[in-house]
Amino acid sequence: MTMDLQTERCGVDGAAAAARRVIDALVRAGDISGADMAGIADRLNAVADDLEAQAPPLRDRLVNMWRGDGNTRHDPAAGPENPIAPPLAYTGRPDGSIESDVTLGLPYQGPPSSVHGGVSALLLDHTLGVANGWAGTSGMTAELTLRYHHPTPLFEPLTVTARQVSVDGRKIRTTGAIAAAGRTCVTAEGLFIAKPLPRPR
Ligand SMILES: CCCCCCCCCC(=O)SCCNC(=O)CCNC(=O)[C@H](O)C(C)(C)COP(=O)(O)OP(=O)(O)OC[C@H]1O[C@@H](n2cnc3c(N)ncnc32)[C@H](O)[C@@H]1OP(=O)(O)O
Repeated sequence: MTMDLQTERCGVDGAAAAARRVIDALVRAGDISGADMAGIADRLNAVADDLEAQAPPLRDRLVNMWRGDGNTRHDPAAGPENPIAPPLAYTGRPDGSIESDVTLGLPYQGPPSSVHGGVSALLLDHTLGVANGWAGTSGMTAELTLRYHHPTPLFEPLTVTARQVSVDGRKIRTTGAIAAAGRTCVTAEGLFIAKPLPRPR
């Protein structure tokens, strides 16, 4: 079953997707392209000026970001509204786990042609959190233990998975992994404590 975070190719989702393209293209071009970077900076600053002039009060946007009780759309891992997010789109599997297929490009690079370890940690922390929501008991990350088994490749399809393993009082234990072509690159074990911060209303 597909989870309720599908990207809309309109509104802020469409603009965020365009910003993602810009980020990727900038990192790709660097200073060895023929692009007029000063002119590009002027055009991008003009876009930012327009957005900043029309932004709602911060509190209104925070309430809007946290509307409802389900998954968020603004977070930096799966949020289609957030250009920093790849973004991940999740599917629930019959065994109770969730998974997402994603291919990461140059903005997420750590070692050569490989995903930055901190990016893997971000994607796994969030995916474990979503797995908790999927299972029905959520919490705050108290501990996240990662093991990096093999470099995680850029430019190739990755599968990010997670499942809740146990709930013992307020302690929630959840595991996850990132795999490429069937090979496990990163595994994660998380301890979450059921004490979510209240959503702005
Ligand atoms: C559906 C939406 C999906 C969204 C997914 C989003 C996923 C994103 C997840 C995150 O990134 S959350 C942000 C990163 N995490 C934090 O900022 C958490 C910061 N820490 C805290 O807020 C508190 O320390 C915490 C809520 C984790 C615990 O505070 P409490 O005051 O509730 O804990 P308390 O001291 O009462 O301890 C409760 C139990 O948990 C244990 N515990 C608490 N913190 C621990 C810790 N860090 N490591 C191990 N055990 C810990 C503690 O020992 C105790 O065990 P016992 O009951 O057996 O005595």
